[in-house]
Parts: sequence; C-alpha cells; structure tokens
Amino acid sequence: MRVGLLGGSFNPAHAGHLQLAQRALRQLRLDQVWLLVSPGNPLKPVTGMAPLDRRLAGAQALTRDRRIVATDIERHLGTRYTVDTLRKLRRRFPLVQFVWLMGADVFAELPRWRRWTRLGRSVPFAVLPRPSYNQRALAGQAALRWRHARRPAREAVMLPACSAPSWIFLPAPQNDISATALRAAVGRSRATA
Ligand SMILES: Nc1ncnc2c1ncn2[C@@H]1O[C@H](COP(=O)(O)OP(=O)(O)OP(=O)(O)O)[C@@H](O)[C@H]1O
Ligand SMILES: O=C(O)c1ccc[n+]([C@@H]2O[C@H](COP(=O)([O-])O)[C@@H](O)[C@H]2O)c1
Repeated sequence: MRVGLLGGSFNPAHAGHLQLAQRALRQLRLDQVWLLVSPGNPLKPVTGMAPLDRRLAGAQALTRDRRIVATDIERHLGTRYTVDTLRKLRRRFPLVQFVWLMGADVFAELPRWRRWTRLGRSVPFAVLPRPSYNQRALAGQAALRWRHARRPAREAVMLPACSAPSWIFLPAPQNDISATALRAAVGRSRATA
C-alpha cells in the first residue's frame, strides 16, 4: 500500500489542501492520502490556533473521497516532531510505503525542523508548488543538500518505492489560498458585523 502523508495545522482546512492531496493521489498513484492534523506545529504560536477537534472536523469535511483520510494520529502517537511521527508510523505500519507531501513553503523551511536531515533519510518527499515560494524552495538548503536525490517529475509514480533521500517537485496548477488569509477574512467580517 502507498500512502501520502500531508501534515498540517489545517487552521482551517481549505481547497489548497484538497488540491494538493488529489494531485498527489493521481501523480504518485497513491492508494490513500492521510491528512495528519497536527496537535501543535512546534514552530507556530499557540495563539490563534483552533482546538485540535475543530481543525480535525474541518479536514474531515473537505471531501467525500474515501482515499483522503483526515486523522489526529499524532495525538495518539504522542508526537509533534515529524521525525518522531515517521519513526512510529513505520513501526506501526511496516508494509506501507510512505511519502511525505508538502507545499513549497514547507520545503523552504525544512532546515528549521528537528533532525531534518534524518527525516530526509527516512521518507521520500513530494513537493508541490505554491505561489511565491517555489524559487525559494528550489534554491534552498534542503534542495541543495539533496540535489543528487531529486527525481524528475516524469518518475513520480516510482517515488513511493524509492529509498530515501529522494524527492520530487511535482508540476501542478497553483492556488494562492492560505489558512492565514482565511483567518484574516473571518476576522474582518467579525469586525464589521
Ligand atoms: N495553497 C496551497 N498550495 C500548496 N500547498 C499548500 C497550500 N496550502 C497549504 N499547503 C500545504 O499544506 C500543508 C499544510 O498547510 P497548513 O495547514 O499550514 O496551511 P496553510 O494555508 O499554509 O496555513 P497558514 O497560512 O496558517 O500557515 C503544507 O505542506 C502546505 O505547504
Ligand atoms: O518536525 C518538526 O520540527 C516540524 C516543524 C514544523 C512543522 N512540522 C510539521 O509540518 C507540517 C506542516 O505544518 P503547518 O503548520 O505548516 O501546516 C505539520 O505536519 C507539522 O507537524 C514539523
């Protein structure tokens, strides 16, 4: 079984997440995408973060496609750092081929993550474009470190079976939607109500 993991705050879930998951399902020929709703991104402030149950419910309501599964499994695993999540997921699901999915903004910030080079040795990455982040991601420290591990987009179907480090930049239509913009819009409409 081939599973794409899309970790996120989902504060709130939105069409950008859904498009990314659908694109990855198709291009990487995945069986499922798990939306890993984070108990708390270690790099994001707690202020303004909706409760986990509300964020999970929003992610669950994104689609009726049963291949896209929203889960709070990190709460049950007791993990917040992705490197720890991957280690425990591998132990729990030894036969699954995992791929870590992310937008270009996350790939650009990856060197700030805990043990990011170890993480890169533990799972292949698929990076999807996001307006205004692509150049930064492709010229960033992670891209540079793993320049020899980048696979061409035409080899996308092979990525889940590749040994890490391996990564791919998948071409896809771009969407400039963000949770930040959605929260700001809600804030504005409350202020004028
Ligand atoms: N519009 C988008 N295009 C591409 N990737 C996206 C998009 N929105 C979110 N993602 C990706 O989805 C994952 C989870 O994102 P997250 O839940 O932080 O949403 P966000 O819109 O980036 O939130 P925020 O604005 O609060 O930082 C990340 O890998 C992120 O790069
Ligand atoms: O492991 C880390 O150090 C780390 C630091 C920041 C973010 N992450 C993960 O990155 C994913 C995207 O987070 P977010 O909040 O940008 O949607 C989510 O799964 C987080 O747990 C992981």
